[in-house]
Amino acid sequence: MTDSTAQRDLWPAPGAPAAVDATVPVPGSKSVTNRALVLAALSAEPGWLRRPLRSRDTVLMAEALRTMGVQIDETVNPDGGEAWRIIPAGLHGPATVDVGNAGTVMRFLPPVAALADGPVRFEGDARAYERPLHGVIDALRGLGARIDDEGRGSLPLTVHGAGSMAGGAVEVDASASSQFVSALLLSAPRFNKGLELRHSGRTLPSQPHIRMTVDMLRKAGAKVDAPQDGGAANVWRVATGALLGRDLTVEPDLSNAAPFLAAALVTGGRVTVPGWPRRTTQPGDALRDLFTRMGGSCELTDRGLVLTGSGRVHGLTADLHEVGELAPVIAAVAALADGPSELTGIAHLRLHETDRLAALAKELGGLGGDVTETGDGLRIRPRPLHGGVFHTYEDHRLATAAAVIGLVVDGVQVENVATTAKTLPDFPELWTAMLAGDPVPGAGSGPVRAQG
Ligand SMILES: O=C(O)C1=C[C@@H](OP(=O)(O)O)[C@@H](O)[C@H](O)C1
Ligand SMILES: C=C(OP(=O)(O)O)C(=O)O
Repeated sequence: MTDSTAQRDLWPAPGAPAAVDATVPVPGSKSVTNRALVLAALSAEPGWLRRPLRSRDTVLMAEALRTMGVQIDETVNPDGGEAWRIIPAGLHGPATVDVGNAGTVMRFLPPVAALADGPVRFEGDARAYERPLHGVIDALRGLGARIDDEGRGSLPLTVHGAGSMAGGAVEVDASASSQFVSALLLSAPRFNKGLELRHSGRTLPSQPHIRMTVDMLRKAGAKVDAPQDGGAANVWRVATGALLGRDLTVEPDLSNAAPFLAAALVTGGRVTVPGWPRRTTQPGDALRDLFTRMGGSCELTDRGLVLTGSGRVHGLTADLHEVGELAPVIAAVAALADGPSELTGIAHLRLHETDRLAALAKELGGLGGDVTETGDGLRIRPRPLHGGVFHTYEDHRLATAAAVIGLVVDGVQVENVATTAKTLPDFPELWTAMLAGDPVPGAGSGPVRAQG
């Protein structure tokens, strides 16, 4: 958590005038969009990406691939929504990539850059220089890449692409981030000897995201052996081979559905999220179980997922190791519950956009909450909350968590709500429309441009 006391851009979080009753089309998944862009860029033929998420993280990914020579044309689906045509080409350096503070960009692209025919420089936000990258750097070196990081083990750095990568067997400790594993797997079909990757750390967070990587690789034609199919624990094997161009429609971002579903829960209302997939690797699907345990009821219908609040919100004892992304909104709901909560398995959240455990304890505490950090999570004892400024530390999920509190606590002011643009552009508009009960259009449109 960096100091963020500036009182800039205070957004008065709107209170819910009544129980929320709305249908909220949630924009596309960040994790699916950015994997699909990487796989399409590495493919042997052009592909389509329909209803991609257009947000800071995905625009940065698209821009980065363009700077390395990939063509990404933006068109519109006949039925509305965007369709991006990705036309792969030889990957070129010199190039400079701005990763912003996107974990997916800073981790998924160094292996891609190792395949380019010249140096690729990686820069980003100040926080990006603090987030762990050593697993990717060390593993790439072990696989034959030359990387100049001036001994930091983090950004900024230059990958001196040699036009190809040897590949082979390598070990990585991915206990700090599952994205180390995903990053190496995504580019592995293009390595001359493929990849045998062994995770050597004690824990491995966010495993649904690794399953998403494996699933998407296979759908692009890659041959992958993975622990999820009963293979050896912590070992993934990817064969070398050409990737196919796909025509992929992106699912709604189920993690970003969390604040909207939480609105139904804490106001005793009802929210429908259209297009909720019946089968998915997204960790956000766990919300159905978690929010049911917290007092809601969920129904997966042809119209989407319907969450109905009961008017009561219960505390939750849960290990969120697999679904850490959901923790900020769950912590906010827990602060409004009728009993205590204990959230465990999320020590790695200290390395996310900000130190999320410290930030949640401090900011919920600042509104009168009783939230303490434990070794690997948060202990939350609900008590009456009051208004105040909720600092967000340039963390989109802190901002959406604060909005949930603001529904039922007067006078909550969210600092820099614009930070939600990292993965959820137009969040304030979607939120206001939900409160008005208006169905609102999905993701915005316009040209792909990196935002500041
Ligand atoms: O691969 C991905 O798309 C992600 C993996 C997770 O990262 P960590 O394993 O670092 O938690 C998650 O928190 C992040 O938002 C997205
Ligand atoms: C941890 C997150 O993002 P990133 O992809 O930057 O790691 C997140 O979105 O919660």
